[in-house]
Amino acid sequence: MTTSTRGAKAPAVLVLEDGRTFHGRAYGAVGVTFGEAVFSTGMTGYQETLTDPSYHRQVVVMTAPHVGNTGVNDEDPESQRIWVAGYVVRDPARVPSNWRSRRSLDEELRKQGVVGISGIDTRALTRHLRERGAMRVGIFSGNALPDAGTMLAEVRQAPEMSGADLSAEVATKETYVVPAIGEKKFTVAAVDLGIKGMTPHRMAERGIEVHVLPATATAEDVFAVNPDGVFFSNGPGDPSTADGPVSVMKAVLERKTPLFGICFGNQILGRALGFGTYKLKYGHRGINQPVQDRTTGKVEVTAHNHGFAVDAPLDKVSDTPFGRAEVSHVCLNDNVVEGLQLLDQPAFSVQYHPEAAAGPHDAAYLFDRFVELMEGQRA
Ligand SMILES: NC(=O)CC[C@H](N)C(=O)O
Repeated sequence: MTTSTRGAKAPAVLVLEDGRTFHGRAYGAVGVTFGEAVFSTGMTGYQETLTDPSYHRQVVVMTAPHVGNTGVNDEDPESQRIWVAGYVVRDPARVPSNWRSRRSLDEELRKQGVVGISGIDTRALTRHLRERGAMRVGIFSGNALPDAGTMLAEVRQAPEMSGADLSAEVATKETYVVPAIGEKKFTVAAVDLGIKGMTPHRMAERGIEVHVLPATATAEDVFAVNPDGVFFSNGPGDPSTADGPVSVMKAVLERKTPLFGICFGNQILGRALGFGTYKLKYGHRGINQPVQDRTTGKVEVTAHNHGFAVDAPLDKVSDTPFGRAEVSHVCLNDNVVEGLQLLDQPAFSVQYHPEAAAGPHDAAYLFDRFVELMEGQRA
């Protein structure tokens, strides 16, 4: 029997900070939530999106019109909980169907208290965000909603993403170890700024024992692991606030320990090298973004989730306090810096997600590059 509950759902309203409003139905928990409205162009992988800690304080709009079709399983989450502040879908699946599915997405959102909205024109909303830029948003659902002026005033009081320092809110409080799969070849200290579960797994698959350290780890904590390599993870918030991790990274660069960074880690490497970071108009989110590896000329289709970017020159080698550096990867949609590499020591980073959870595996070679750097250091 199909259990269509759509008709029974409470009314819901999505209010953008510029006053544009969309009316729909509650999806997931009924209540009120605020965050930065961003859109994701991923056609699949909603569980990985919802549980990616980098989405902390963001309300995610799915451009894919049908969401929830494969339900929710216990294998795909990237962390212990859903991190998005709110969820916006056009047409939720009425009947999830997949051999791994344990419950519906609507149920999971309700269980975790995540307020969402469905039945709105997500295409119009996405176009609006693309034209006007990412902005604050509120979702209000229930049978007794505040008046329009009150809702808008509340949205405008919500905190902005610029200037937000969020890593410590999502990262582990205690160090933990992800063992190497098979023979252990290397030890890596991974600074957790909001790490996704697949990242240490991709390293473990390559014989790396990963010590995941809290976001507040000092350089001494990192070196205490006696690492062959150091990794800086993805994470939420504005990289211009990450002074702590930037100084730890400088200490790692000083020692010339092989270094790899993903996403927030790329922005931190950028800052450690003396480049600035800036907020993109509406960011890159999804699993279908074209990136060129300028070191090989190859184009890869990649997974992204970033709202900020590094401001580094594309067409010249830069002199930095740690030697020469260059932009190794660039996004072919908009020429945004997608990777950095040092030419005089073993350090590199990418702005996108080679761990590919969800996403295509085109960029898996970057974990092999990290291994090669660590091998090179030993030789
Ligand atoms: N996934 C990430 O690490 C995102 C980094 C940063 N919070 C940004 O939005 O650009």
